[in-house]
Amino acid sequence: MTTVFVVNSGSSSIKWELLDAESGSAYSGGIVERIGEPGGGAANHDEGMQQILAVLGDEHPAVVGHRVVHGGAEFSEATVITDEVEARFDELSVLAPLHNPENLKGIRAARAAFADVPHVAVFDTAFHATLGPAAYTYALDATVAREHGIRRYGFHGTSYRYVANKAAELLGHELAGLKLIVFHLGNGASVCAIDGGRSIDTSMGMTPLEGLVMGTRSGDIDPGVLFHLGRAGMTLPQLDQLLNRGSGLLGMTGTGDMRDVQAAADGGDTTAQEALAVYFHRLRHYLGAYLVALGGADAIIFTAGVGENSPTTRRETVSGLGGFGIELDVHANSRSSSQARVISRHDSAVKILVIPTNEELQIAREAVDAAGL
Ligand SMILES: Nc1ncnc2c1ncn2[C@@H]1O[C@H](COP(=O)(O)OP(=O)(O)O)[C@@H](O)[C@H]1O
Ligand SMILES: CC(=O)OP(=O)(O)O
Ligand SMILES: [Mg+2]
Repeated sequence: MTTVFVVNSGSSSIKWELLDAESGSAYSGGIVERIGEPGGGAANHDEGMQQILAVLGDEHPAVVGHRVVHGGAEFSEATVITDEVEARFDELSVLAPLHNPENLKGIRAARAAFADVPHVAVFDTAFHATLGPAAYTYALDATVAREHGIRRYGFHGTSYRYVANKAAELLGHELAGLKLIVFHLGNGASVCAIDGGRSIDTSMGMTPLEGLVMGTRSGDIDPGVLFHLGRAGMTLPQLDQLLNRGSGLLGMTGTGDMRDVQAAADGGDTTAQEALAVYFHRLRHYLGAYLVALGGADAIIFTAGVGENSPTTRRETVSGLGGFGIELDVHANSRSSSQARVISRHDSAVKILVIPTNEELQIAREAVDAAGL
């Protein structure tokens, strides 16, 4: 038994779990929310971490695993955190301003609290280290791109690694022989084409802003829009705020929560209906692209908050694709469950799966391995 303390320190919350890396069973866990807000769970990340430590009491983990969103080109696998490594994260914050600075606060507080055990960083970007140059290169001036480290990285890799292995189990095949398209649809959302366990393309890019429509992020837009708004007087911080926090479902409808948008659409709200149409259109765009990138798929997989719980989203993504061997079982799709399951018809050439992700367990396993325990 190896007890691991997993910390996912985000912009306004710290999610944590204490679990056994071998069995996967969680002993305890929780979330300190709305950090820094009036009436929130804590004044700052340090205070939040102190609260969590108080809940942990006498528990003493063998290793601490930290989610770090951006590992840049340098970190392609889980890494034991030293002072030097921590200093490098500071520099990477520029690449993921929404995520990395908060990850780092969690690391600092936890390293101070558990000074005598190894701390391991597990990166969202690491799974995509297998992307080839054609997939990761932006067609920019090569000198500018090199000088500023501009390329695509991809995110949600910890979730993709976990889900891909689960899919292989569920399908009863070796991962090495499978072509998978995985939709990770949470607040942040992306999709990944996985060939034999290797990421060959993914919708997020240099930052977690590219690709799908998200809760508050626009995903793909014509970069010319930014020049247009800049000429109209918007500043860089305003544009950043607009695309990262004020767009997506929130920007189009006033709420970034898929449950609320669906409820409004079901109630006849045309703004919500149109926003969902945009969201689904983008999902289908990437489904088509990745079917071709892989040369066909063995399975299409849905995971994270929306992917696991929204039958409408799954149906809208794959409907009308019988000609591609993609046949949803509408009854299986509608049934709610927290289990990994098949939701395609028996005669569907391409299997459709729902697999609840477990980033905490994946982080715990990788932390144990990297620490050599
Ligand atoms: N039953 C449901 N139907 C539709 N959407 C849901 C349902 N349950 C959760 N969601 C959506 O899942 C999203 C949050 O996903 P989650 O993976 O928890 O996000 P994150 O970890 O990125 O914060 C929210 O948009 C939420 O509305
Ligand atoms: C990378 C990313 O978008 O993460 P999250 O979904 O947690 O915002
Ligand atoms: Mg998530």
